[in-house]
Amino acid sequence: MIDVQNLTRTYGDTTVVDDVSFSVQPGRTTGFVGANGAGKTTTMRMIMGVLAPSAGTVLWNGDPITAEVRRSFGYMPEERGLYPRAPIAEQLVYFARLHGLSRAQASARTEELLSHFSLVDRADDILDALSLGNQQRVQIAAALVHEPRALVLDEPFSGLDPVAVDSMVDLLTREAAGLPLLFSSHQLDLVERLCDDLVILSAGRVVAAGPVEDLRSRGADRYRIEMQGADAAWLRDVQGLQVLDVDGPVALVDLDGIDAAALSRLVVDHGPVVEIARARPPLSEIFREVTR
Ligand SMILES: Nc1ncnc2c1ncn2[C@@H]1O[C@H](COP(=O)(O)OP(=O)(O)OP(=O)(O)O)[C@@H](O)[C@H]1O
Repeated sequence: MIDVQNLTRTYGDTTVVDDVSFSVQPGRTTGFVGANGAGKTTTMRMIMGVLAPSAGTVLWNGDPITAEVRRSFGYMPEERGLYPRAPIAEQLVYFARLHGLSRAQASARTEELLSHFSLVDRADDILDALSLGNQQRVQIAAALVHEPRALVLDEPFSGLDPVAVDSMVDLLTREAAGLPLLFSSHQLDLVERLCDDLVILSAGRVVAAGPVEDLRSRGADRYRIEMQGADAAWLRDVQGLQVLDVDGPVALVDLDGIDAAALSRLVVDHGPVVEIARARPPLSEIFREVTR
């Protein structure tokens, strides 16, 4: 488990990461989100030891993290880390060898990863000759090639088309099973799909953190009601309900006094019903609320 404890980074008088604490647990995917400049990259660099914190520490399984542990991590830095003019397979083998794999293991692993991304026939091409999406795939392959103990990925999905995203998600789900995985992203739909836990950063501070399910279920008790054929506008006259929206037979309401059982009875008594269902806010809404 990676424990980030009270990490702070200042540049001159400006604090860009301010007392940030969270943990990344094994077998759980943790999404790291925040507006541009919130401090995600700076935090990840401090986790990886490429930037010294002004204060705070990082622990690995309860002990202060060492350079050796960090070397065993798979890291995809924001500035990426591969050589633009070198053939991709050669680079992957080289990185695997740097991490102690034998030549045979390094070649087998490289082939496996290139094959996952359908890049086997590009193995001898230089990185720069590939499309941006394919370059991104090779960057991820480089972070995975040595079978890391944990993954820290700075925007691994940026610039990928939906098919490439799916293939990356597949690979990460398989390769990161059982590992702590932290990744930053601006694509909240993707974060929602992939993450177990979430850390939301705003102006250098953690403004919300925890299991995605918990974050989505906190706040208002919201329901979606669909009447059969009939207009749902009558709900506006019900005491103890806040009606957020009515669109013909469909209404979105927050409970504001009455409980869910009472609402169900009222709705069923009023006429034929298609659905009464809990409506949890999407991540994008939570994000907007906590970063406001
Ligand atoms: N070397 C530096 N000197 C001064 N300020 C810096 C330096 N590096 C980063 N910053 C500032 O720190 C803040 C946080 O930047 P950081 O790159 O960590 O944010 P981010 O959340 O990763 O943003 P993005 O989503 O745009 O990548 C920004 O305001 C940035 O300008």
